[in-house]
Amino acid sequence: MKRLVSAAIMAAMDKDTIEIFGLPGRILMETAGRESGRIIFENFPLRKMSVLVLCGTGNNGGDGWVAARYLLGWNTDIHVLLAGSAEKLSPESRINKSLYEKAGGRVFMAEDEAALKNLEQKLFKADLFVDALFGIGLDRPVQGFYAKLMETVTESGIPVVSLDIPSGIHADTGAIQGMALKASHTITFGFAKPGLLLEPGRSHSGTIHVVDIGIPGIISQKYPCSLEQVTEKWAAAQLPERSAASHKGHFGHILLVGGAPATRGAAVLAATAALRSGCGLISLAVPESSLPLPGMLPEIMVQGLNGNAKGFCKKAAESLIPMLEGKSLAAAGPGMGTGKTAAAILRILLESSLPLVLDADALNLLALHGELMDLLSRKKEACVLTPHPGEMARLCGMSVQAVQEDRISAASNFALEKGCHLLLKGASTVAATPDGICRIITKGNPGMATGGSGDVLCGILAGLMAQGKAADTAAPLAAFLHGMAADHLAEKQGPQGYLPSEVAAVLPEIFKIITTGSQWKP
Ligand SMILES: NC(=O)C1=CN([C@@H]2O[C@H](COP(=O)(O)OP(=O)(O)OC[C@H]3O[C@@H](n4cnc5c(N)ncnc54)[C@H](O)[C@@H]3O)[C@@H](O)[C@H]2O)[C@H](O)CC1
Ligand SMILES: [K+]
Repeated sequence: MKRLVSAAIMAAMDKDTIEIFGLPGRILMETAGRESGRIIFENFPLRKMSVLVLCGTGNNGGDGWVAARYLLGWNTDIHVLLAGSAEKLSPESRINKSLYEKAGGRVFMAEDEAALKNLEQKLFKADLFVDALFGIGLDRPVQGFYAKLMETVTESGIPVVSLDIPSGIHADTGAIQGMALKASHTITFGFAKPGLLLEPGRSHSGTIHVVDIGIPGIISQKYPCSLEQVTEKWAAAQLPERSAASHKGHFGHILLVGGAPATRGAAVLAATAALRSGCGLISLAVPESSLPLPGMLPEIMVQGLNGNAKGFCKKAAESLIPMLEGKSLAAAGPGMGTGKTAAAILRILLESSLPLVLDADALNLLALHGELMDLLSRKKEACVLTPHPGEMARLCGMSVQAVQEDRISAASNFALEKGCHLLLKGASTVAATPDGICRIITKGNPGMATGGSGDVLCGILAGLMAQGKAADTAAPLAAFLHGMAADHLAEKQGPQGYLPSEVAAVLPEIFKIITTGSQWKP
């Protein structure tokens, strides 16, 4: 896993490093700026380019002055625009502005739109902008003069490299605060911030370079690590072991409930994905009115319960009870329907001693019935919910927009409050645990936005838990494998049009790539 740090904790680490550990802030800034200059120098043909560094008045700007001084020293054609009043310069910025000028650096000043207008001709001769306007100190939406400046930068189409975070992007949520610059590279200090991995922040950040600026372990470890990015190295180490002497009994038996007639394929997709993930056995419980199931694998055992054209009915719930026997866990929801009997079935599963994976209609039933939500909160065994933003909105009683504006808080608050695990699907899936840990999965692509994709993820997750993976590992691992498989197909076949069933089918190849070292890189 790669540690991620919120703006507040990064600022606290910065402060402790200076005040407790005794490393002066100027040294941190000198390191941040020099490393930024080096990375820019290594990634752009600066001999043929003119560079304009846009410095705000805070310490993000300070990093910009230092980077400019080094680039100047490496014979780059460089200017700096101080955007804002010189009176407002932070102490470290003021020092570094004067060092840059002493080294012969050229400065433009603008603190209002009129001054900006007069400079436009000069400014926009640049071939590259370095964005040192705002970093983790951004605390309100960008407007006025800064908005005009950023709008002009964006309209110029000139490439941007952002220091610490693209200006205008919220460090913790990735939301755009008023407006934001779009960078081809972001050079971030200390630790990556979650806002660089969450949309729209992720697509504004470009290639992310994490720079060690000397925050010592004794300071960073003072703060509990609650935010991480899932890495392929971590995933490889988590894959279920399969010893030579193993047999199917070692890899669990899943009970999967769903598949109402109009959506019976969902249950088949989930069951297929569970088998492709390596579970030992899977028993599918569907309404008898859904039989025969399309595309059924002979490996899937299936039981028809009382059902009608809409889904489960009559004695289906009570006839499910004997099927709980001997199972490792139950997964419910894919095409399950939200009728009265489906609710009764979910109640039985929540009251059972089986760990659960709840997806799709099972989540809608939780949102519809408060007493089922109470059963979820009281359940002792692991429960993993896998909502997309719409289902999350219904579960939390929020708007989809509010969920998407702060995905980590939405997922983490629900998981903490209900004592469950939660995978909030979407670009950069968030895996939240009931003890406050959040992992971000950046694998995956828009080609996954198609019916059936969630059913496959549900199956992969159930398959991993059936093999004994604990929920706090199985959830991020399932999302990682699912996204990696989809990326593999997008790379081999094209960015869209591949099918969720094909994502399940390519899982064995993904296991091979991960365990034998990736020959394939997107
Ligand atoms: N993380 C580290 O270890 C280091 C970080 N450094 C750099 O310092 C910035 C954070 O600097 P700070 O002075 O706190 O704030 P910013 O420079 O990000 O913001 C400047 C200033 O702007 C004001 N402001 C906030 N929002 C707005 C707005 N919408 N419009 C106008 N003005 C706004 C606010 O008062 C801010 O203070 C960090 O990102 C790193 O780049 C250290 O230099 C190196 C170590
Ligand atoms: K910035």
